[in-house]
Amino acid sequence: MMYELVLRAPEALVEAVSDALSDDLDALSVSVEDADAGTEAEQALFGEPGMPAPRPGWDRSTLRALFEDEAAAERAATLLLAQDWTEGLSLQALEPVAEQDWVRITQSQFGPVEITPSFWIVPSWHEPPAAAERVIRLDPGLAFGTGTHPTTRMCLRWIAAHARSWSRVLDYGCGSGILAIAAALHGAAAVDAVDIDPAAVDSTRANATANGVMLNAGLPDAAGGAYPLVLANILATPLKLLAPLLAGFVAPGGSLVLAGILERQADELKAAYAPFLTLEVSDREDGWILMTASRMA
Ligand SMILES: C[S@@+](CC[C@H](N)C(=O)[O-])C[C@H]1O[C@@H](n2cnc3c(N)ncnc32)[C@H](O)[C@@H]1O
Repeated sequence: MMYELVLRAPEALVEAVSDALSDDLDALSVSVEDADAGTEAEQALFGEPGMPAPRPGWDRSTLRALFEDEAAAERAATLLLAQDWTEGLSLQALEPVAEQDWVRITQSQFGPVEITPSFWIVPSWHEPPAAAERVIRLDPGLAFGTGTHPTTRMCLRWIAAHARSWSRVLDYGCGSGILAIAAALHGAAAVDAVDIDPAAVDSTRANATANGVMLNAGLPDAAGGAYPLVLANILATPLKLLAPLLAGFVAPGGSLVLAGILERQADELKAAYAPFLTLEVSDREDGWILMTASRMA
């Protein structure tokens, strides 16, 4: 049975204790909460979308670390509290967590995500909503892209709004393969999905199979030729570096759809793509923007 170790730590210790728990003491997961949450002393930590919060922790934080069994949790507590650098750290609880509950708690955080009233991303432990005509079955996993991030949602909305029988689609930086699968479900005849991370390529293949769609997933050199639709949800810096490559993949009459860009980065992106294509902001959500361009036929 899994055990949860609950510790109270002053701000200065939060990062070092979390690192020690996950790197040296075999914690399966570590979460940090404001120990004063729900009281007048509660503090909010704000960060730019997708960026770490400006401060690593609250004045007093509660750290919750999950362990495989009681012995591992006890060992971690004993070792941590015996260190001379952990003065101020205190043990709040060491208690069993029923595995069933842990799975249920994790699953309950991921419900179906509505992209349009008829297009939904649905975890395997949920039934699709009755109105869903197109559904991607996807569980939170190692690779990014479960439909819960604004950048992914904006790309999915664009695909749904522009659905057509694309002869070829390229998903560059495919992560879980969610955009590639969406393109296949919205009419693409052939889809190439590439990523620099081999784990993402594996995840894309598994998710495509689970959704009954055929994709050609691989490392970036699997992409080639011209595509009527090129999708890339990465981040502003790699998107700027990739400008000649990505623009070069867009077929005459084709579209380029870029995400992973913050509102204030719009001009940098426009400038980087200006020699090839004219980018415009075509959607925005939570500080993120979607930028698109078309190539003349
Ligand atoms: C933000 S995730 C997007 C995943 C998914 N396409 C989505 O929309 O949710 C970005 C992905 O791009 C990949 N990536 C980052 N830099 C890359 C590069 N230079 N070439 C190819 N893939 C890259 C990462 O490994 C990651 O899987």
